Amino acid sequence: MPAAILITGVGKRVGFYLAKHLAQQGHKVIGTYRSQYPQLQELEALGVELHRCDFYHDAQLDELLQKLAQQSAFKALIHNASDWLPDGDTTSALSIMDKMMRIHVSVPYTINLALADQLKANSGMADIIHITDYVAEKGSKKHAAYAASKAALQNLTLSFAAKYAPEVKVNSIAPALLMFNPDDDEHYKQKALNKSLMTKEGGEVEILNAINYLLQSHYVTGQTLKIDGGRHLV
Ligand SMILES: NC(=O)C1=CN([C@@H]2O[C@H](COP(=O)(O)OP(=O)(O)OC[C@H]3O[C@@H](n4cnc5c(N)ncnc54)[C@H](OP(=O)(O)O)[C@@H]3O)[C@@H](O)[C@H]2O)C=CC1
Ligand SMILES: Nc1nc2c(c(=O)[nH]1)N=C([C@H](O)[C@@H](O)CO)CN2
Repeated sequence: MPAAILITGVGKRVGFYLAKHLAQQGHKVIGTYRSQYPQLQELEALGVELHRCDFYHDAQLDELLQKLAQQSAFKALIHNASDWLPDGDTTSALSIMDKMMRIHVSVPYTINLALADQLKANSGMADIIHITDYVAEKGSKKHAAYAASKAALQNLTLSFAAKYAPEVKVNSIAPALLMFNPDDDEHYKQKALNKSLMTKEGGEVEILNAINYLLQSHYVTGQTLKIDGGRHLV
């Protein structure tokens, strides 16, 4: 059984793109998804093993971990699944922070611990990759809970890099503007584009390129690859 790459959140956008292209590169890909999308059939046709799991539900995460235990080895875990929730009013504050910490911190933490032996069973070095966000270091006025959770995920990179070395490398990829959402209006888009030196969306390919760089490295660990279009200089 070949060592697999686990990618969370493969139903759409970046996660879908990563699962498709890594499968086309010949990797055995296992993907998790929450909502059903017709394009998931495209991943199945490429041999991607799909598991439905809403990470907000304990029972579904437990069931996923039982299924993943059948995989003898993992060459990489890519924690992409994410919920970009804006801060709400005081009535929803605890719920929003709980959800953000759950999806961006507790779930990656739990999966990293559960699959440790299978990462170390990989014939070569293995990788854990946390997809964080530029705002982990800057904060966000409108997505404070989201930003705090991504900062916590970035900190998990440091701990797991020390904990799992030398068999497993652990790194973050911190994007800024990768791709807009369908409901983003022109005013919002122009404002976002003006926040970076490159004044364009990076696109999913930038994350794939960063992942391929990390997968081929034998030395980089505990680092954050900043894919931010120069936003930190604006
Ligand atoms: N797009 C951008 O410009 C930027 C993205 N990033 C980061 O890059 C990564 C990919 O971004 P993008 O593709 O835009 O993200 P999206 O928000 O478009 O997709 C995130 C994926 O995670 C899944 N997900 C959300 N909540 C849960 C849950 N409770 N259980 C299981 N799955 C869940 C979603 O499923 P469902 O379809 O059911 O909602 C979706 O498939 C994310 O980590 C994001 O934070 C960082 C900076 C910029
Ligand atoms: N899970 C998600 N996280 C983020 C998204 C997204 O669509 N889903 N989008 C962004 C934006 O690109 C923001 O960086 C600028 O508009 C950030 N995180």
